[in-house]
Parts: sequence; C-alpha cells; structure tokens
Amino acid sequence: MCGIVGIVGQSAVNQTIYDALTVLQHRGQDAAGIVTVDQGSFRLRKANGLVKDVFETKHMQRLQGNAGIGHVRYPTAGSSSASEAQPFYVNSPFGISLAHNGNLINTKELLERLALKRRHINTTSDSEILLNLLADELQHVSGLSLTPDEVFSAIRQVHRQVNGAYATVAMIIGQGLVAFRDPYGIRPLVLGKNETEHGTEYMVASETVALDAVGFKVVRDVEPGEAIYVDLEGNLHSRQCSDEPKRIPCIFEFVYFARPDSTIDKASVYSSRINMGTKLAEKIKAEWEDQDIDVVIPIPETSCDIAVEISNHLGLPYRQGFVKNRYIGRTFIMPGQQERKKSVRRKLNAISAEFKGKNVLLVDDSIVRGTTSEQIIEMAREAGAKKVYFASAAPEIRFPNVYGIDMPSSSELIAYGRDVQEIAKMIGADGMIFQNLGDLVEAVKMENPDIQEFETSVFDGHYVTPGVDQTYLDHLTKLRSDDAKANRNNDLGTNLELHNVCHP
Ligand SMILES: O=P(O)(O)OC[C@H]1O[C@H](OP(=O)(O)OP(=O)(O)O)[C@H](O)[C@@H]1O
Ligand SMILES: NC(=O)CC[C@H](N)C(=O)O
Ligand SMILES: [Mg+2]
Repeated sequence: MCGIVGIVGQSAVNQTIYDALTVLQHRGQDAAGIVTVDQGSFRLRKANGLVKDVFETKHMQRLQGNAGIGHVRYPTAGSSSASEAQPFYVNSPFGISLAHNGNLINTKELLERLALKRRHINTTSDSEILLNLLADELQHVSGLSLTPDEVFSAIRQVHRQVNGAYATVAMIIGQGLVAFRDPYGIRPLVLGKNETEHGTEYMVASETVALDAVGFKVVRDVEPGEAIYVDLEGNLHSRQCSDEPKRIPCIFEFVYFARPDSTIDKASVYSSRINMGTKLAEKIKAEWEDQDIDVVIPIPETSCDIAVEISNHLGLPYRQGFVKNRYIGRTFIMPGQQERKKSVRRKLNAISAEFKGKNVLLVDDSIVRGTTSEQIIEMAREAGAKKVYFASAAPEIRFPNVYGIDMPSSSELIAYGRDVQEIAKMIGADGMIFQNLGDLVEAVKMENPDIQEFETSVFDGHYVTPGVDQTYLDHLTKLRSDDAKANRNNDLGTNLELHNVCHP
C-alpha cells in the first residue's frame, strides 16, 4: 500500500505535507517524496527511507510554495530503486507531477499504446505509466490554461484505458491539483478543507487520519470514479468521470492496512475491527465448546483492538503479553522475507509472567506468509505457555493480491493449498481458528450498510477488474515473487538510474 496527499493552501504547504506523510507512514516504509509548486517551478525531494530520514531541513527549505503533493511508498510494481520513489514528473504538457496508491493490471498494453504516442517510460513503475497516460490525454488541450471540463474529460479517458486500482494525486504546474479514484474505489481517498482568514484550503489524502493530524476537516470520501480539481485560485471542482462507477473498497484496508482512527467510505476502521472481534469470539464460542483458554493476548499492533473485544466477549482476561519495540516498523510491508523474519523478534518480545503455565489464545488480524505467527508461537512456548491457540480476524489468505498489496504469489501464502489443521501444524499451534469471510464482510458492512460489495480477492480469488486471469497471475509470480525480487535487487549494483529532477 502507499499513502498519498495533495494540498492547495493559502500559505506554505511543506510542513503540512510532511506531517501528513508521517501519519500515513504505516502505508509505506520504503520511500517518500514531496513535490511543491514554487513560482512556476516544481520543487522535488524523494528518496528511499522513512519520512523522518528522507527530508532534512535543507530539503524542507527548498520545498517552498502553497501547493504540493506527497507520497510514502510500499512497492507493488517495478523495483525498490530510489528512482521509482514518487512523485513522478513529466514536463509536457504544462509539467505534471503524480503520486499513486494502487497497482495497474494492463501495463503491457498501456506501454505499447504509449510507445505509439512516442511517450518514453524510463522506469518499471506502473505509476510512471499512469502519469504518462494522464499527460497524453491532456496533450489534446489547445489553450494555455486548463478548464475543469478538459481536466475531467482527460480523466474519463484514463479510466477507459486502465484496469486496476489507483487512488491518485497530481499537480499540474500553473493549473492546480487533480485527484481521482478508480471506478471501483478499491483504494481509499478522502477530501478535506481548512478555512483560513485568506480563504479555503483543500486537501486530499489516503486516510482521514492525515487530515485530522494537520487540522483539516473531513469533507467526504472521493467517490469511486470521481475526480477532484482544485485550481490554484483555490476553487474546487468535482465530477464523476467513470462510465460505470461501483463502490467495491478493499476489505484488507479494514483488516490491516488503515489506521484504526481513520474512516473509509464512511465506515470506521476501529469499529469494524471491534465487530471483527465480536464475530470471531462468537465463532470461538460455537466451535470450541470445551475451550480451556486462560488468557487472550494480542500480537501488536494491529490486532490489539480485536483482541480486547474477543476477551470481553469470552469473559477472559486480556493481557499485553508481548512488548512491541516502538522503533521497528511494520514487518509485513518490509521488502524481503529475510528482513521480515529477522524483524519479528526485534519487534516483539514476550513477558514470561503472562505465559508461564497458561493456555493462551494469541490473536492476530491476519496471517499472510505466517512469518509472524510461527515465531510468535515459538516465543510463547519459550516463555512457558502450556497450550497456544491462535485466532485470525481475517479468513485464510489463499490468493495473490493485484491491487496494491504485495502478495504476488500464492505459493508464498501459508494458507495456500492447506486446510486449518495443516496451517496449525505448520505454525505450531495447538488449535487454530479463522474468521468466516461472510462475518468479515458483515463486520465492516455494519459500519456502512450502503457498501454492497468489497474487494475480497485474497480470500476468494474473485477479482473485480478485467484483466486478471491465470496468465496474468503467472506473469506476476515470475516478476514479483520474493525470489524474483531478490535476484533483481542483486543485479542492481551501483544505482545508475535516471532520477527525474531530484535534488540531493
Ligand atoms: O503472516 P505474516 O506474513 O507475518 O503477516 C501478517 C502479520 O503482519 C502484520 O503485522 P505488521 O508487523 O506488519 O504490522 P502491525 O504492527 O501493524 O501489526 C499483520 O498485522 C500480522 O501480524
Ligand atoms: N502500494 C502501492 O500503492 C504501490 C504504488 C505503485 N504501484 C508502486 O509500486 O510504487
Ligand atoms: Mg501485526
């Protein structure tokens, strides 16, 4: 997942974008970037690393101007090279800079189309393709300034060509900020505003928490297929640009990705997780009639809210038996399996008193590769647990994700080709329980009954966009499995790639 933000303000936006990116850091830890518009020029700083490390004072001082966009990256396409950090830039027409959360499917076809238009794509990033498609559609405009109609009809054409997930912000020099969400609204995008004595400031971001953190008020979600255009005078325009919009948000945002204090498509992430806890506790009660659990223990951090609810519902004590090292980030979104594996023990440590001689129920939001659960169970046993049960608030993940979560290969998923008993054996649990998909959907739907459908492909293999068939999935495995990535990164050597207008 990635985090995006865009602002048209009434005063300098560099610090606001920086602050917003720090609260979106959980969506991407690999790279960060900010572009601002200063007196008709773009200012850009992007590099691999966390927000706090990428932007030094000297960079912040350069990022002048009252409008800008920002990005935190978790790669799902292309490479981890710093040259693929975002925002990307093209100089024609106008000069456009773009940041993207999601993943495009039909990149091969789009690349061929762009080549015919003599547009050169310099990286392997799908986001650079998206930028060039938008640029190409804006190329048809005749005047020197853009009208909202022209912006919206360009985005309509982009929607017609692209298959995939894309929440996008783009800054067009001398014109304004453009933001759009794919026709299914797979990835989240929210609009906010701030009234100042000089006028209204507008902001779009991946999650509402970014608006809260910088003092903007949430206006509403950007609708699936909708585009927002804020011109540099600060006027807001919006239009539905998809021929067939349909709200099908990614359910994994609610399970894991988003922060609990965010609201997506009017559904609170926190309350959804509480509901997941209630549903899972009901299943535990129904299926484990003679359960002998002494204590419920979460696997920090995302599962904490869920575990509290399970303990309440089962009438069992809740204990924070694992201490989380606050200086280690999220392990699942780390780029390679070796690093993920190493980080679990650096991140979590058991408090023996909570395990010694007890039957414990460990709760996690999800089990993907099994990296966390396997090691955590080992730690619980080393700390003296008698029996270790394991509960997952999401169902078994058996299918690749193609919409912005880096799970490209089913063979890397621990639940692939295994039933619950086999998974329990693999991770060393004495008993194991997964949420039913229907219950997970219900848990989020309770927070907004108007959401008719969710993107649930990792659980059921149903892909909502065209273009995802076995040939595509095989191609993805070849391109992005952990082994493929490791080989590619070994080949990288010294970084000789072209970085567009990045000042070190
Ligand atoms: O089965 P796995 O492949 O290990 O993936 C699942 C685990 O990864 C995530 O935690 P992460 O450490 O990324 O973040 P968190 O601190 O927000 O829980 C998630 O919450 C699970 O604990
Ligand atoms: N997770 C994401 O949203 C990734 C965005 C884009 N596909 C990239 O790899 O940079
Ligand atoms: Mg976790």
